Amino acid sequence: MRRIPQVSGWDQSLAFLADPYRFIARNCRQLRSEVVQARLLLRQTLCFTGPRAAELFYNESLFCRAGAAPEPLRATLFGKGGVQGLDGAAHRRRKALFMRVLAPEQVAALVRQVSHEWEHELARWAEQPRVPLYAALHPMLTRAVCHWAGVPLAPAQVALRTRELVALFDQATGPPLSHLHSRLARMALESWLAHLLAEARAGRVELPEGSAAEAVALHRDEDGKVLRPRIAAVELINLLRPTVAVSVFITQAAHALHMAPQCREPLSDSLAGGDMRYAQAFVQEVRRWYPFFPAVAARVRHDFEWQGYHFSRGELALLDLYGTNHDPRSWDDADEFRPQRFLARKPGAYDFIPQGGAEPHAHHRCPGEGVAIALMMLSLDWLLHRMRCEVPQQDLSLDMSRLPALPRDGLLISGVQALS
Ligand code: HEM
Repeated sequence: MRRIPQVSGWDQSLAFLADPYRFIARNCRQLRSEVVQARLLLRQTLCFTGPRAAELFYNESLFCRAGAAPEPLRATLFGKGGVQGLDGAAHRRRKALFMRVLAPEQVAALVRQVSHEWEHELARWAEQPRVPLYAALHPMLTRAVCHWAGVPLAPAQVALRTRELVALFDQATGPPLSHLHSRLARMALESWLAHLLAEARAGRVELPEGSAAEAVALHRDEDGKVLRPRIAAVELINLLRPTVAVSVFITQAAHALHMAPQCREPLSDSLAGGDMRYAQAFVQEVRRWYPFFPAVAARVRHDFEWQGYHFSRGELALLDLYGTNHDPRSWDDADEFRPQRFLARKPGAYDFIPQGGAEPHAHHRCPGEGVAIALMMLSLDWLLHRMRCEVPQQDLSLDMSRLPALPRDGLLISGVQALS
């Protein structure tokens, strides 16, 4: 049996945090293996990269999710008791709720709501000398997704709930004070939504019929029981938080538009002309090229062998999402931003995994890809056809040590003008 190559040094947590997107692929390349062992947060961790490793990782007879995500992420980004930590039949049952709530017609309704918000916000942006696009998207996405989900949100609450939702994905892995803020934000959001769902079940609050909030309130797990209010709140947040996080992809798409001006014309023609193939390809390339989630975590379900290596039950494993999306075995000139690559090929289930791999109904792959893609398309249409703006002098480099990685100045735009 071969020994799994070990990254040198006593603990690699600092090296991982300094370069979270490239850590796994770089070490796998140096050690010439699709899997290496690293000591992260004082735990030996298997680090997998590439399409073959992704296929292995999504084999649920070999890997499970229960207890895989580190506590600091469960207390912030994910929440405890949600779909991310379930396995087998319990997972599929809970996942069906998300697949139902995120069916194409529901996504279309969310897109309409976000479009309405773009219209509303542009008038305000036009009055400001400079608008930080990333931050400016947050309140509009919060308002849109709460309205869409059937979660009542008074105007006076928008700023607070926006800050809390953003803290879950933008501050979870930051320095201690930011992390603490993220923990407190989760507690506040869960209390708010658990109360709302409990009141709705008691008949004291009416949730809109057919809304996501109603679906979560009424959902029954395999045992036939509705979810405990706190867990129901976790699942409702699993719809609100990532929709606000699409601000990351929208900002990255706007960044790409600026950095790759040769894409402007074909993109504009595609969005205007009804042949959406180039626009689709552009959005896919943004999702492939830009860093968002570095990795996902699982645990070895029982002992097995792969490529001459032995894996033991309980070991913690990470699958490299960013590195797999940039793996030269799957992608020519992987580090070049080239939307045309997606005109010539369909993304596979294991080589293109910005939101996870395999299949969303049966596996942990993200159920929100349709939302992310549709909101990126909508926003590109607004940026190209329904408004005018400039990109003033600023630091446009991506901060690769930040999670999620963004242009350092948050992508400032100026001279915003709505086009009628
Ligand atoms: C903003 C862009 C998004 C990114 C980069 C993203 C990324 C991911 C990733 C990497 C996973 C984990 C896959 C795995 O564990 O194998 C995931 C899971 C999930 N995502 Fe997303 N996602 C995004 C948007 C969304 C949206 C818009 C929604 C819902 C409205 C959503 C809901 C979920 C849920 C509920 C899960 C857990 C699925 C499960 O465990 O079965 N995500 N996402």
